[in-house]
Amino acid sequence: MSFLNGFIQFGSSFIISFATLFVFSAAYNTLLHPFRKFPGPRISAISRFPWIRDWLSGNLHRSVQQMHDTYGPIVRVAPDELSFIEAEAWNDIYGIKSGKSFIRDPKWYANLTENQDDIIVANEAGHARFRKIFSPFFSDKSLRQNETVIMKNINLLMKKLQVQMKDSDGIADMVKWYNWTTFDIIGDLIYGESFDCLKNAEYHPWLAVVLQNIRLSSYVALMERYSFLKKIIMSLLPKGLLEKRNMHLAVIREKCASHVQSKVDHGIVGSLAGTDTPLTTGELEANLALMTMAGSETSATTMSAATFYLATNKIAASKASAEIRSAFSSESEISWAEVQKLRYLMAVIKETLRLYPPTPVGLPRRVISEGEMVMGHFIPKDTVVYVTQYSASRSKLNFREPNEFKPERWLAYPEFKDDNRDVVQPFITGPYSCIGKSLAYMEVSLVLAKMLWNFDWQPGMKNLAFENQKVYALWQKSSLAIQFKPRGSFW
Ligand code: HEM
Repeated sequence: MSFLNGFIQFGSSFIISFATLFVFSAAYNTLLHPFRKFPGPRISAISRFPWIRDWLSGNLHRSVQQMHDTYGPIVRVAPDELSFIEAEAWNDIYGIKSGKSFIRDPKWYANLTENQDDIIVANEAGHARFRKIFSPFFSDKSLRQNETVIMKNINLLMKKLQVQMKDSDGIADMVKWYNWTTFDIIGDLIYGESFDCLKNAEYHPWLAVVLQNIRLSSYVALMERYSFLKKIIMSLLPKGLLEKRNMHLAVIREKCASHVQSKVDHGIVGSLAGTDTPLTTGELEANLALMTMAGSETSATTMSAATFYLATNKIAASKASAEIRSAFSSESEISWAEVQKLRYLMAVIKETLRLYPPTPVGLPRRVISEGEMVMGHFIPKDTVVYVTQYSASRSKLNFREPNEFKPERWLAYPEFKDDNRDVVQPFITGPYSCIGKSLAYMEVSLVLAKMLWNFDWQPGMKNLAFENQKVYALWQKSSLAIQFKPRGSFW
């Protein structure tokens, strides 16, 4: 009995302490916090719980968009966190002050490799060192040298799709095919060998793991924030996810080790693995693990989304296909140098990146200096700010018909003259921006050019629900079944 009484007493004191703490912190957040003047839902100003709920349910991009629609261009999405949707905020938050005043929020960015920093989570000096080492591999010169290898994979995609079409009445799940393509390309560029997903027309077991890791990273990010809840969060993890993360690392280790032994001199590994290298083995593994994921998933997302928008927009699809078919007299003329001149195709890609940015939620920056100005507002130390791409793109404050796919807005059409195009920064800006931007443009434009050259797409498919996806930092894409026919066949 005395044990029961003790237990009840302990329980009640715990609840009272917790409730008191909650009331005090809610009062502080509402009345005294430096962010009290910024608009947003009251519950989000008091507590981070709504943010956690939306983050874990994959709906954060939608809920932040609703907040901006309701409260305007600056919103308090959590007690110590502001989201912006104006172009000037990019430079203020991600520009040259990055690294000195703003860092990637360590409470959000999860370390993919245990105890080993990669370019994303490294400190300012570490980041600069990694960036210097890896930048040459993503330069225009290097990409031109690798064009044959990239094209080899894209040509294989075309061939395989032609075969598949015969067997499936022209229907193909393009999410799958594009994932395979970009993964094979990154395999060639990093490890000097393709993963052969296209050849075998199936997921390499590792790719399946990489895709699963996206979901895992959202849980790991929560663990970084609430380390005292680590055990509970771990127990909520979908079964087997952690083992898969370990497998991801094991494959990278095995790939690096086998390259060192065989002294293969192509691919990034060929240049950087071994004894005479500016990186430790751990640093190399961590960065390659990151790039394998960052360099394949995001480009595949862009290809899938562009395909979705073209398949559901008859006029845009026929303009894009007419442009390509009149620019070349044979498929072999299609090259990176030439596709960059296709204005409509480039506008299609930009419009896709606007409506379906591969990193849709805010990439948070924590203030480490005594405070900084963002859009004329003082942002104190240890608070978090970001631009939310999905909300910025879909706001009426920035675009006419924000939810409509209109490549014409990138081509100086007068009806879109007031669009705020500078707010669209899918690769972000500044010293921490995407290292693979040119590679991404190259892959996406060549793939789309060849798809439009080789196939007639069933026009105006209306029943595709591809926009309605969940986001766990990156999009959790469902399948995308598109019907094609070899060029010149009739529907
Ligand atoms: C459409 C495709 C892509 C998009 C939209 C994209 C977007 C981004 C964004 C928004 C960031 C900043 C992340 C942050 O600060 O949290 C980033 C960083 C990065 N991306 Fe990409 N990316 C794409 C393709 C690629 C490709 C093909 C690679 C090749 C490996 C790549 C490698 C990286 C790396 C290594 C970083 C870290 C750069 C640094 O910290 O200096 N990305 N990317």
